[in-house]
Amino acid sequence: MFLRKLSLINYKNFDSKDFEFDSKINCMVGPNGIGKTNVLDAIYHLSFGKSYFNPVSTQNIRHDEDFFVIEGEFEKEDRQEKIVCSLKRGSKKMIKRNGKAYDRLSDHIGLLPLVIISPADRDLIIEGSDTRRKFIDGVISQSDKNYLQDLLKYNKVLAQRNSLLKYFAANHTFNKDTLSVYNEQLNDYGSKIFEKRIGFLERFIPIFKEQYVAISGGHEEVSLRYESKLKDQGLLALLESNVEKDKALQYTSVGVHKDDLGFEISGHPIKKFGSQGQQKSFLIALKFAQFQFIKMQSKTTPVLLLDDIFDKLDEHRVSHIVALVNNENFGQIFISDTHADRTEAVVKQIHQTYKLFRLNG
Ligand SMILES: Nc1ncnc2c1ncn2[C@@H]1O[C@H](COP(=O)(O)OP(=O)(O)OP(=O)(O)O)[C@@H](O)[C@H]1O
Repeated sequence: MFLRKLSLINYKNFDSKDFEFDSKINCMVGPNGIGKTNVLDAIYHLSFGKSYFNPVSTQNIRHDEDFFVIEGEFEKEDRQEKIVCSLKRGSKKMIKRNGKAYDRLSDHIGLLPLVIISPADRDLIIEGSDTRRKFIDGVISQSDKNYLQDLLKYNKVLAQRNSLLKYFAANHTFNKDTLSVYNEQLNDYGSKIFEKRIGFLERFIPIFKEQYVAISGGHEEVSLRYESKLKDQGLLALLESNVEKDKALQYTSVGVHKDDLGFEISGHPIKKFGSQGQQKSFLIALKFAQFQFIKMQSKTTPVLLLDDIFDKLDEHRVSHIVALVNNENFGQIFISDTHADRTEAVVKQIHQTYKLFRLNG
């Protein structure tokens, strides 16, 4: 699968811009703030119906304009897929596939698999557990629609249970039976989510470790661990044994919404003990593993977006990444970098066709 054409109107800093891409490698080069990442984000939009960088969708409309339109023409298994993603201030975002609008944006997820690697991924290491849950949920959801539905239902029941706990506290009352109804529903959805996360990580972790060895040259020991209280006890029992705590806190303190991933290097948290280059290698390995996993599951080679990935990596690691991209049967790749020469030197080592786009205001 590859993106042949992209056309932007009023998207972030672009008023009107058209691209015709190479089916293999495309490099966006130019000075800071010129819009290289914005092009990659527009491509991300076509896959996921949202920005990777700015969750406030209206902020992706060019300043002082009223709407944006992103149009992409993909080639997928000898078929053309024309995707149009548009947003007008005051209206709902719309995604059309070959002229037909989706009823639900979530129906579009998975059609055009894509993996992005960007400096913003650092949030996975430094931010709270919700960013890491979003990561695993995102990978599983791209190939399992039921998982996404269970997750949406779980979150809805969770919000209802939390409102009930607040209601109890505000009215100095308590009703065990009403709470039990929510406990059972949370248990139904939560147990399925837990089992799927376990199954996913059993397959994902070895792929991740393999990728890290390939990038780092094999000198460091890293680990990725699924942390969940459900490993010790079923969710229903957990919810019941934490009722008093939940009443006091006025929210649900146990469940799959508290799961986390532990990232370690040589047995210590990478957040505290990893160098910047090691942290970056860890994140790239995570994303390459995501790429391999999605490719295996969806039988389609995802588009790969590499946003500014060469900074902070020594030349060995850069050449290991190049070797990986050469060997692992990657598909279409987009690279953004401030240094045209560095990018071109790297890209020339990958024996594929490429196009270089110099953005310059
Ligand atoms: N809604 C918007 N309207 C107009 N301009 C915007 C909007 N959102 C972002 N921008 C502009 O986009 C530019 C940033 O673009 P981008 O992040 O793609 O830069 P870049 O070329 O990747 O830079 P760097 O090399 O620093 O990473 C900034 O100048 C910013 O002001």
